[in-house]
Amino acid sequence: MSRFVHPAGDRHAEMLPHERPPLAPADLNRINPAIWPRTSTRTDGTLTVGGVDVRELAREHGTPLYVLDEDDVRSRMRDYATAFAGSEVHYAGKAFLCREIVRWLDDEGLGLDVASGGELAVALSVGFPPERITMHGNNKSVAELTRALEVGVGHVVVDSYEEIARLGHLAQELGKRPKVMIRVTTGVEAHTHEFIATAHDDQKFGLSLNTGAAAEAVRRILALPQLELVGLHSHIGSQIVDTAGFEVAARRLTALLVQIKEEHGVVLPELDLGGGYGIAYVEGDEAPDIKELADGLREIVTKVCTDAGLPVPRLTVEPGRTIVGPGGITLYSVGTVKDVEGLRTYVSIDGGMSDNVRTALYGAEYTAALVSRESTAEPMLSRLVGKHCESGDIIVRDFHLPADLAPGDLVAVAATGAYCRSLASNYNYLPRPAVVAVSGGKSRVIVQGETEDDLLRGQL
Ligand SMILES: Cc1ncc(COP(=O)(O)O)c(C=O)c1O
Ligand SMILES: N[C@@H](CCCC[NH3+])C(=O)O
Repeated sequence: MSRFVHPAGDRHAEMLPHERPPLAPADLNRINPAIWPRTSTRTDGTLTVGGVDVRELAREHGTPLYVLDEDDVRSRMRDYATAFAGSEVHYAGKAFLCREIVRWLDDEGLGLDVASGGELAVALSVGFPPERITMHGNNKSVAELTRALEVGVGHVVVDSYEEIARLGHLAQELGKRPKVMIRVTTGVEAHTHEFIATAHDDQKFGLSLNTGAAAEAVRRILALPQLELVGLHSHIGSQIVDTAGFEVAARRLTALLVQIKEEHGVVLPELDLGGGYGIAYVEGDEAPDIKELADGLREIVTKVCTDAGLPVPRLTVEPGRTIVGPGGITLYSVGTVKDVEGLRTYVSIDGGMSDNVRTALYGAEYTAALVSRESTAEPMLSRLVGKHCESGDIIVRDFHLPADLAPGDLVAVAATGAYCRSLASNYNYLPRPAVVAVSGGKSRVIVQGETEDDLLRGQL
């Protein structure tokens, strides 16, 4: 039987649900501020986010509904800007990107990472300054690179020898000299789910430090005068809570900077240390402290460079999940409640793996609660499932809801701001839900929900 794996290490993996500590009805009403959006409050069992009662949100916008606490997200952007003052913070748009998020980034003075031409188009469509954009991807097309060069993105992070040649060719053709970084595979073992670990050699991203591919990439880029090699990049994976891996990667990347100076006499002025910092999804999860992380990384890079007589490079970090994840919740309406005698109760909601595939994909864990009324009923062991034709269509695998849960009740899943809407699909022709931003007692749609017309568009 496969083991249920949580990206952050599943502390309940070996524990059967009935072996876990007993819960009281009051436990089900608790809103842990480390997991729910910063402005969440709970009165008489009803959840309010950004000053808006979730029942009102469901009435006005329907369910399923992604709700984003604007103050939470903006405050996290500011926390990063403060912690990494003097460095660059580039939000990783893959976590969740839409025009409104780009406006918030611009307001808060952050940069942006894009991983495709589509993400680039979203940013450019609202006039985000291209020089604050970094272009990523392990297989950027000629069209994507051409657009990036034409608009003048700040950096292109190259990921393969082919890409170096392709970019060199295009830069020459277009008469451009892009700033380039090399994505270095540092060999760090990231403690996270296999699918989102990216620093070991046997995966598709980057050029390996161990095999010498990174050093060869340096030689190839330096041989092309139309490319300006400005730095090195590392991203070791995602949802990582143990900060040791980031520090090892920073040390190895900085050592390569020193080696490049020794071999080529070239001092690269920039280091991009990627993102990947974890957030709390369930009780007991611990998220790294951003300020401590920033101080630790700066200290390592400064020490290695100073010891080697190198100027300290400008640092960039690329957080995604930690900026938008905790401020998002998904609201669902309960449709059916099915008790499977002696096992558990299956609570089916009106969305599922099409709006949150993370449980099916990574065995992710979530916190969820009844949020539309007070209940003093006993906790019942539940599994929150979607409406798709897959038995793996699970949102929350094992948790407790009050035993009087009934169709029409609203259930919210916490910490869904990252990698839920951005990974959403139309499986079974379900329309993707709207995203509403809430702040100061008001809600506004920032991404429209899809309609049946949207689903039929493009069908011949
Ligand atoms: C290159 C790069 N930078 C940044 C990120 C952002 O990661 P996270 O959302 O885990 O902070 C990712 C995704 O893991 C990535 O691939
Ligand atoms: N999609 C992953 C994160 C991938 C990060 C992309 N580099 C998740 O939901 O955890």
